[in-house]
Amino acid sequence: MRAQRFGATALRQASGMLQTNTERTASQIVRARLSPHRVASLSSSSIRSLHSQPAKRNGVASNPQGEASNPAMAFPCLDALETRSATLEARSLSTGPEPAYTTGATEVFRCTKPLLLDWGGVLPEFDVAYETWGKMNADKSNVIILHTGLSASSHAHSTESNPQPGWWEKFIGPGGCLDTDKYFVICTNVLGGCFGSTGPSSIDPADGQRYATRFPILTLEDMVRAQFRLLDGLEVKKLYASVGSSMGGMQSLAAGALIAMRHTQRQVLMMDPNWNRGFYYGKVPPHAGMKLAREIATVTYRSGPEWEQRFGRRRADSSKPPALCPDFLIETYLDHAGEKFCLTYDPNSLLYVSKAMDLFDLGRETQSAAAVRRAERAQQIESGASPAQPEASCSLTLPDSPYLEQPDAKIVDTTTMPIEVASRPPDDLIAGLAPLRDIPTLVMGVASDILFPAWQQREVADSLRIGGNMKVSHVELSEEQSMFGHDTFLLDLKNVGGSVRNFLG
Ligand SMILES: CC(=O)SCCNC(=O)CCNC(=O)[C@H](O)C(C)(C)COP(=O)(O)OP(=O)(O)OC[C@H]1O[C@@H](n2cnc3c(N)ncnc32)[C@H](O)[C@@H]1OP(=O)(O)O
Repeated sequence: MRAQRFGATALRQASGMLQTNTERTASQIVRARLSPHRVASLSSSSIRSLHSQPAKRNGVASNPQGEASNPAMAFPCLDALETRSATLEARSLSTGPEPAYTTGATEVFRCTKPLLLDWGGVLPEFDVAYETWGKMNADKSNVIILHTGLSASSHAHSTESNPQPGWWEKFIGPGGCLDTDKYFVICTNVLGGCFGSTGPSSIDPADGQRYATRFPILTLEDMVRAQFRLLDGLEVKKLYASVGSSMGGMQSLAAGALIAMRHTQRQVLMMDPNWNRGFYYGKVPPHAGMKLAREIATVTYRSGPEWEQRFGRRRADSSKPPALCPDFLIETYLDHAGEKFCLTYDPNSLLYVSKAMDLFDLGRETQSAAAVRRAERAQQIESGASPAQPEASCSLTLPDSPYLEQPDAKIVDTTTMPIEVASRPPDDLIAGLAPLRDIPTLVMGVASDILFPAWQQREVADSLRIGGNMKVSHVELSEEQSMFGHDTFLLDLKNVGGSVRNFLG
């Protein structure tokens, strides 16, 4: 299964710049609480009713007072969730809606020209929140667009109006890896996000209500198209470079198993009753589902070797008896990661953006099919005919008999082929990446990354080269160089930042 195609990448055009024509995809709850005593007496009374003569069972004398054999456990982790639900409910009843998902002041570009999305949806108008660093030169030839990971805002670096450190604080600045003495760096909050750009928590101008899950399915190309509208608005015709890691790289192949990891995060979130099919605005948001989703995600962001070294099998407090709530240091770490995140990002944005990542495929077939759908929809709208709406709900219903494995018919048995033929990337990917033939490209992979594995970055570099790109730089960081897994792009200033700086020149 192919979904993402790039991990950490930076694209630069040698003599010219990347075209930014908008029509061109750049390549790219308060519940009554049961006290422990109440739980104990409930279970012991049920035992009594089953054994009306409770003198001795299995050689163990039963307690005439009806006490359980062992005390009930305490669940501070569940108490904390219930307390948060109660606080949120009280707040939503008094002061209004869910947490404000904002990371501070940004510029906002408003586009009033409708945006047709790859899967048939339409946004009649939309906002793109963005921040910039450095100065645009007179001929607007020094512009670098920086793409974010899934849950990041446009705040990659501190600004005068928002002095909080950004997510790439150390990588951007005068003389830095993205050198603001030379370049004008723009970072946007993605379409579908919740930090100022239009997303599920935004108001649908058609009826004045929040989109919630009436927000259309998105693709990464839709996000890029929205960014290009911003560039049009700034009259930037060409980019000096496009830089991004992780989802921002939009350039990684996802193995089926990793799509499954994002699926699990979405399902955990959607199973939280507070999610309410997406219509939770003004009510208690699905914070428990968000917390669990982030814990699953965190497992994919780092690496086993790093956690072995940092936490091993050590418990948070070995003087206390083991508990079912977070107990091992790795458990308290994951719990903390979920806790920190659960109210800072809009749950619906997580669903849409995560799905867009799974849908991402730079293979030619997928790109062509999207182009055909978009052209048909544009034609419908232009002709004034009432456009056929994309299916309002998921058309995929559970079949009478279970889905069966459907091996990819295009996958051929490579066991008898010479290695160089067997390891050749799929032709569809080579063709899909061919438009980057003349664009110098840096592809970076990290051996400890289980989310966007290093072999996929090798495949991208190989595809580019086979497609005729003579200026492909491929850097792979070994486990000795980085144990930070996927988050290497956030943490490794020397290797990641250094490679980007060298590449940009
Ligand atoms: C898929 C995509 O497209 S992009 C995905 C990109 N990745 C992310 O979004 C990951 C987000 N992670 C972050 O933002 C991290 O904070 C990073 C990567 C910036 C920094 O990582 P690090 O410096 O290694 O911090 P680390 O992950 O250890 O977390 C430190 C926090 O954990 C806490 N902590 C550390 N160990 C434990 C433990 N055993 N138990 C409980 N808490 C712990 C620390 O006290 C600290 O708390 P604080 O953040 O409230 O101050």
